Formats: sequence, structure tokens, C-alpha cells
Amino acid sequence: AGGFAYGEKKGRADEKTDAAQHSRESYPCYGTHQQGITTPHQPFAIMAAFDVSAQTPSQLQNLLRTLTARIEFLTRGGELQDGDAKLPPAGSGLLGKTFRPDGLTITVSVGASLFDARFGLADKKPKHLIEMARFPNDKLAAEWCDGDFSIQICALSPETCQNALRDLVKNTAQYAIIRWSIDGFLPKTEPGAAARNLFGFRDGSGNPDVGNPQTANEVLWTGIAANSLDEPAWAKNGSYQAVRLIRHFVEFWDRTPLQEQETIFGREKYSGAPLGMKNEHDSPDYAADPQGKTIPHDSHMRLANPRSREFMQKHQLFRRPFDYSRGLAKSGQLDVGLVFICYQANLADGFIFVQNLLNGEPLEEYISPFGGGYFFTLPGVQAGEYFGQSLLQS
Ligand SMILES: C=CC1=C(C)c2cc3[nH]c(cc4nc(cc5[nH]c(cc1n2)c(C)c5CCC(=O)O)C(CCC(=O)O)=C4C)c(C)c3C=C
Ligand SMILES: [Fe+2]
Repeated sequence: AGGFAYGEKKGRADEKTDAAQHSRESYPCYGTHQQGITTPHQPFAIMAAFDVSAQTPSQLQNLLRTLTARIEFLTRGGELQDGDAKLPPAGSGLLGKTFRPDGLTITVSVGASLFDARFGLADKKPKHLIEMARFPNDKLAAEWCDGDFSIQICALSPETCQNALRDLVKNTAQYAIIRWSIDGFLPKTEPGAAARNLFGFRDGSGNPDVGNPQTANEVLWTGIAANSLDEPAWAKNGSYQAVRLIRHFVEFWDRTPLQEQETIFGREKYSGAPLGMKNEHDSPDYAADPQGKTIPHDSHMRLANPRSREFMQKHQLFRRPFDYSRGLAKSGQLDVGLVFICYQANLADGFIFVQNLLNGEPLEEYISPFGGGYFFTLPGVQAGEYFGQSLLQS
């Protein structure tokens, strides 16, 4: 009595390992599209941008091959194999010697600057890829903007994101230098409901359902969506990624009346329902509210998507944001906000068009965009290939 069979005992012992505390959820990195876009929204993230220090096309290829190999290893889970103890260990050790995939996705995207004179790629640039231009309410800090490529890391724990970033920084050090990086998280929420941003509002309720492949084809994938057929052939099945780092003035927001907060977004704070409706996923009926008495014309949601037929066909984007918290700003105010990330097949019709509709909105009093960038998420690849292969070999 009280004894354990070997297997049972081993099972119990295994339950106590670091690895067992993490999820076996795995999103293999090979396929038509990269992971981290239509993948279920994980609760933790790091968004980072890098500059390439590689000098030649073949060094750039080495960088992309290394990135792909590390992404394959990290997203599959496995065991670190240390060699000579006089050399650095194989990994950070943050997750222990063996580690599980923990829902990790790593999404690689390239910036406009990668298409300058260095690598002979100038004539292959996606049509709408440019460095991020300033919008009227922006206070952009150059050190928080742009980059030759971006890496979006998402997982079910913050340590899995950290471990992945450390691994990528170490293994690409010969050819790339990190430029900026920010950690993100999402509050827990009921199943099927969008997570809340730091203003306390559900953020993502009006997103297109990109879990439906037909909707994803119409909204996300360059070279597939109707408004993106004039792009270079290598870019097919990629997507434009727009990143905006947006500080929230939460002390000011928390002193703003509830009614005003709800009018600013056009939704009820707690349920997330459009004003005048019951449920989060109810569709607003703007035709029945031509004067904007229920949902004001200058509310965030009405400006961002007037739901006209033309808009729904051409200007939809898919948001996959995270909240951030970085302690205190120099002013003594909380330095918190949103890592706004969205994907679309055509950047000009998507993010840029919608942001221009939002310029001057009442929400601007409470926010201050300070960084981010535009990137092009590379098409997916099959085992044996590397991310960016279609670009370098086209
Ligand atoms: C240019 C694109 C957008 C930026 C930048 C943006 C910033 C931003 N948004 C919120 C909070 C909410 N946004 C909501 C809806 C919404 N926002 C955009 C676009 C941008 N938002 C769109 C296209 C939509 C969907 C509109 C619709 O289809 O009805 C909402 C409402 C809930 C929801 O639908 O997700 C909230 C809340 C913040 C805080 C923010 C930057 C500070
Ligand atoms: Fe929004």
C-alpha cells in the first residue's frame, strides 16, 4: 500500500518538472501562411523589430535560414543539448532543459528598409510597403519606429515568449541587431468574448471572422484578396502587418464619466454591445440611426467601420492587439497602452485608409501613438524551405 508502479511514479515526478507546467499546444510553423495571424489569440506576446547587419545577399539568406530553424525548434518544443561546459549553454534555460511548445507562434515580417540598395531587392518590394508616416496625433520616437524586419512572438506564458526572444537574439547576433521590443498581455475573458484593453473596453468584437478561410482570403492574404492581385508573385499568401505603439492616458480616462467613455467608442463598457443593442456581437444598424443619435458619427467604431457595402468589400482589417504596461513615464503617470497590430491584404486600403478616417476622433485626447511600423508578413513555407525563400529566389 502506498507504493507506486514505476510508470505511475515517473508520471508523478514528471508532473513536477518545469516543462509540465507549460502547454503541449503546438502550432507547427510550416504551411501556406505563417502562424500568429489566424491562430487563436494567445494571452502573452513580444513585438520586436530588428535591423539587419548582414552585408551580402548570401549572409541575408543565412540569417533567414537560421531564423527558420530556430522557429521550427522553439515552436515544436524539445530538449536543449549543451556541449562543452566551457562554452555557453544551448539556450537561456528559462524553461528548463526540456520544454513544451506552449502555444508559441513566431511571425516574421519585413520592413521597407530591407528593400534598399543593400541586397538587390529594390524591385521586389510589396507595392504598398513604406516606412510609417506620421499621422496628426502622433508623437513618434525614431528609436521606437520601423526596422528591417519584425518578429511577433505569442505564447501561453510570458516566459515562453522571453525564452524565444532570447534564443532568436542570440542565434541571429551575427547578422541582426534588435532595434525595439515591447511585451504585451491580454486580460482573461469569457470564451468567445474579446479581451479588454486598458480602457476596460472589449477590443476585437467587430473583427472579421478570419477563422473562416473564405473571409481570411478576402481580408488577409496578399495575392488572393481582390484588392491585392497586382503584387509581386513572391508575396502571394503573405499579409501586411501594421504595428502601432499607443500610450493610453488612463488616469485622465478613469476620471471621465462612463457615458462619455461609451460614446467615445460607441459601445457599452461591460457587455461590449454596440450602444442601443444587447450583445457584444450584435451588428449596429447605422441605416436606422442616420443622425448618429444612438451611435455618434464620430464614435471610434462608427468611424473605423461605417459598415457600407464598399467598406466591407475593400477596407476591412484584422486586429490582433495586446495591452502593455511599462511602469511609470518620466511625468510620473502610468506608462501603459496598446500594442496595436493588424493584418490586411492591402495596407493602403486597410490600416492607412482607416487611420485617416480616425484622425481627429474624440479618443485622441486619451491616446498618444509613439512608435510602430509597417511590415510585410512573409508567405508560409514548407519543411526544408526558409522564410523569405520566395523573395530571395524570385
Ligand atoms: C486604424 C485602425 C485602428 C486603430 C489604430 C485603432 C486603435 C484603437 N482601438 C481601440 C479600441 C477599440 N477599437 C474598436 C473597434 C475598431 N477599431 C478599429 C480600428 C482601429 N482601432 C476597427 C476597424 C474597429 C471595428 C469597428 C467595427 O467593425 O465596428 C473597439 C470596439 C470593439 C471592437 O469592435 O473591437 C474598441 C474598444 C483603442 C483603445 C485604440 C488605440 C488606442
Ligand atoms: Fe479600434
